[in-house]
This record gives sequence, structure tokens and C-alpha cells, in this order.
Amino acid sequence: MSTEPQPSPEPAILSARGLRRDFAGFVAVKDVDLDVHHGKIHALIGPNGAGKTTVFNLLTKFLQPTAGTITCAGIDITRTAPAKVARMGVVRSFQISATFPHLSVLDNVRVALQRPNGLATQFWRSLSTLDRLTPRAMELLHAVGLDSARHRLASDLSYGRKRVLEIATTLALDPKVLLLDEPMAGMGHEDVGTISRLVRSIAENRAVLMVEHNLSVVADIADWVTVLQRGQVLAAGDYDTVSKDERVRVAYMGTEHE
Ligand SMILES: Nc1ncnc2c1ncn2[C@@H]1O[C@H](COP(=O)(O)OP(=O)(O)OP(=O)(O)O)[C@@H](O)[C@H]1O
Repeated sequence: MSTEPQPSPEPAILSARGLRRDFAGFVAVKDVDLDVHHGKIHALIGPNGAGKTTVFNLLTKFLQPTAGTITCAGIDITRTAPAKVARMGVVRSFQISATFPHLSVLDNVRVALQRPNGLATQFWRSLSTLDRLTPRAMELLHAVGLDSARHRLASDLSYGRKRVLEIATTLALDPKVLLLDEPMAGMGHEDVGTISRLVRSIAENRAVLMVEHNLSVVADIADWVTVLQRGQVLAAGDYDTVSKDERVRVAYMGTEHE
């Protein structure tokens, strides 16, 4: 079984080589190589404590690596600040609390859109200054299927639709790489289908890296899977390949997906 990063004729948009992170002598992530490609969904899976969240935080620069390199479109971002990395197009989804519960769905997206437009200070004077962002906000709401809910308060949405709204606000930043941390967490069956379709459509014109525990979803939508165990890459490949690997089954899938 290969632990090589994803082979592709196209250069990766986000790459890690030899990624390592120590916490006070404990090695949480070691020698991790991975590539994230435009138009593809890359799933990062593994048992609890395998190091998925740490890798996620390293790639978005919320944590500084102890060793290794991270590149975005060939540019070394290993020492680049998180805000700059986000401006380069590597954007992580935040949890639902990142949306404003007492604003409408439309205003939540308009507020998110002001960031790439540099209007951050104007918003607090008047929402009317955001009017020119309405057409783009409506496009995004249409793309995620929330246009009919645009005048509802975010707090009135179902859990699944709040998550969709949160993803829409992330898309407002027009990411090249979208990192999703357990997008299906807490979802009912119907919402899982909705979010899966949404993630698939998002990946049509950008790269997606997602940490996901729901292996049915990974089987369904991931183009490439990296399996972590004890901070290291145990296996990498398409879902069919990694799911048949005996070590992966023992480490993870054998107990989780039969
Ligand atoms: N800030 C920290 N200080 C010390 N140890 C940490 C820290 N963050 C993570 N760890 C340790 O690193 C290891 C990997 O944790 P991490 O949260 O990345 O795993 P995970 O695969 O995301 O797990 P889960 O699926 O349970 O969320 C764990 O043993 C964890 O206790």
C-alpha cells in the first residue's frame, strides 16, 4: 500500500512535505506528505487522536510546524501568517458560531463578502453600504440552495442549513482550497446528502480537503484518501484501495465500517 501523496499530471495547489508537530516532546504529527489538487476532494481520515486536526491546523497555519514544508501553488507558506494564507486562497470552514444568528441569511453572506472587498469597517456603519454586494450574495445563496431562505434569521435555520450557510460564507472568500473540518458532524441522513452534493459541486472549481469521520461519505465523494495513524500516513489512495488495505482495516475501518 502506498503512502505517497496523490499522483497527478497537474501540480498540487496545496502540498505538505515531511510535516511534523511536537507538543512538549509528544510527536502528534510526523513525516506527513500530502497533496491537494484543484477539482478534487481529498479526505483525511483516521482513528481518534491520529493527528487529523493537527494536520488541518498546520496546513491553515493556525499551528506552526516543528519541521517540514507547506507550499501553496508552489509558494512556500511554511512560515506565513494564517491571515495571509487565507488571502492566498487557503480557507478553512469555521463552525456554525462563525455566522451571525440575528442577521438574515442574506446579510450573513453580504458581511462575509465584504472581507475580500475590503469594506470591513464600513459594515458597522450601515448594512445599506453592502447593497452592491447583494447580487454576488444571491449567486452564492443560489449555488448552495439557500436563496429561498434569504430573509430568514440565521438562528431560525435547521442545523443542516446553518452548516450550509456557514459554507456559503466561506465560499464568499473565493477560496482556491477549502478545508472542511468534519462537515457532516451532527448531521441527519438527509442533511448528509445535501452537504455531500454541495461539497461535490464546490470541488468542481476548487480543491477541497476535509477531515471526515463518516466513511460512507468519504467512500461516496472523496477522490483521494489519506489515512493517518499515530500522526503518520498509514496509507493513501482512492477509497477502494485504502479500504481494502489490511493495516487500514485493522487500524480503523475494520471496526468502523463493516
Ligand atoms: N495542543 C496540544 N497539546 C498537546 N497535545 C496535543 C495538542 N493537540 C493535539 N494533541 C495530541 O496530538 C494527538 C493528535 O490529536 P488530533 O486532535 O490532531 O487528532 P485527531 O485525529 O484530530 O483526533 P479526533 O478524531 O479525536 O479529533 C492526540 O494525542 C492529542 O492529544
